[in-house]
Amino acid sequence: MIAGLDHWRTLEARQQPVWPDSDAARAASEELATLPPLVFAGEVDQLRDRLADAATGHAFLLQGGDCAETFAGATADQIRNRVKTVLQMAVVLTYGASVPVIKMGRMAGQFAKPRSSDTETRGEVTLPAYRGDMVNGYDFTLESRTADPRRLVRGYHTAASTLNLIRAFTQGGFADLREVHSWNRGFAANPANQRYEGLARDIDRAIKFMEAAGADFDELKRVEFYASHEALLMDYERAMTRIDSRTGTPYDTSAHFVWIGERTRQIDGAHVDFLSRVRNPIGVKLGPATTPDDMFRLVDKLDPHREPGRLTFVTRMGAGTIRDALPPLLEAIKSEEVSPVWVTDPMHGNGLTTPTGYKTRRFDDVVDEVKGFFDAHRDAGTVPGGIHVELTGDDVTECLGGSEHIDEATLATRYESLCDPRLNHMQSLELAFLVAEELGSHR
Ligand SMILES: O=C[C@H](O)[C@H](O)COP(=O)(O)O
Ligand SMILES: C=C(OP(=O)(O)O)C(=O)O
Ligand SMILES: [Mn+2]
Repeated sequence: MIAGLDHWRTLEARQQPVWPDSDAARAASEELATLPPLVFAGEVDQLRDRLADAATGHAFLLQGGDCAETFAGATADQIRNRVKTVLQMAVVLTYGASVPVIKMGRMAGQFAKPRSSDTETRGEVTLPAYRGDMVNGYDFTLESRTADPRRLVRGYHTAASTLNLIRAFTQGGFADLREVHSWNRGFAANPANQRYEGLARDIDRAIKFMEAAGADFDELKRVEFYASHEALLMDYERAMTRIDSRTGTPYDTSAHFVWIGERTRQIDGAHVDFLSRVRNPIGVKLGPATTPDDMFRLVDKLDPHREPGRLTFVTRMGAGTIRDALPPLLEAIKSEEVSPVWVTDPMHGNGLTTPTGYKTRRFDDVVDEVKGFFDAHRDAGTVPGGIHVELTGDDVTECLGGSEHIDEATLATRYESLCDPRLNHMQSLELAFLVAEELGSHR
């Protein structure tokens, strides 16, 4: 046992499944602890350096993927479409920001969900809530909704095969800049996206200029792509934590970057304690009720040495709230010797449920929160360091609006998410073009 790494066991860990068979849960954790790490500590260090650049405005983070990945959704097509969407967005953002874009998936481990309620009721029947494929099944039967720790091991293997394909796509030629740009040209050529044609043309010209100037496009066929998820299930994250042979320090090798959710960021809770002890760059979600005092306590606990790139704050305030809730945090932090990466999650403060029962979000609210985020940073003189979105590369109908004008009646046609509504491929690209415009005007 490694000193301190198990201290969380004495603290309250919220949002954990109740495993009916504790022996089976222990066996699953023990098995996980024998399996190879999913990421290498050297890659994690590299990401920390990249995030240090995002904190000072010399890079910009794009973090995106499903709310809840599923085992069934870990297919070649779906993984490719998500990677493709992130790559396409990244090219547009790179142009807008004129700095490198750090590409990160909510992928290869985003299998566990915190829930508002422990149970779900349909008609006369009440069952445990769905908590993600690494905990239980979505089917509404007692058998499926009962937490099964063997799912932890299946989650590991699904993460491994997802990451394997991500590495193949991003290292094997699929990420070629000219190819990715040609996909974006297709997007902008759609009459619905006429508004973005000008920016697409500017990028086109920039690439032609690079070509003429002799840029080595072979060098631009490979991109760094990082994996991230919410570190929610203590049984998984603890078992995946290993001592790095180079430095003798612990790394959570389940992903390059892990974050603590809004519901589990209690300063004296298990998640904050455990993640304070691993070397990975760590995110914390901050909702609209966060006070400067909450924020400073998190900084002191998670980043006591004020290490560049160590800490990312992901604000998820809501479009109607961000302009009031974010400025006091930014003003307070300015006076301190600490510069976290500030990232906007414009999704989780903007949920609504339609009369027909669909969880959805309005594209316009998402855009408005992003604008409020940039405005707040501009006013405070702090650095907007990135964007965190729930998205898919597929043509789903889960969020309202966008250039395809998805309305409430359309939601039912392809609503596939098992948890929160995601931007579809077109909405994601549209958001990237809008954020690129903001970045262009911010810098
Ligand atoms: O992804 C986020 C949370 O799990 C989700 O918003 C909670 O949703 P619920 O209120 O349906 O439990
Ligand atoms: C649960 C999530 O977010 P939050 O913790 O901000 O509610 C999420 O990112 O899916
Ligand atoms: Mn979510």
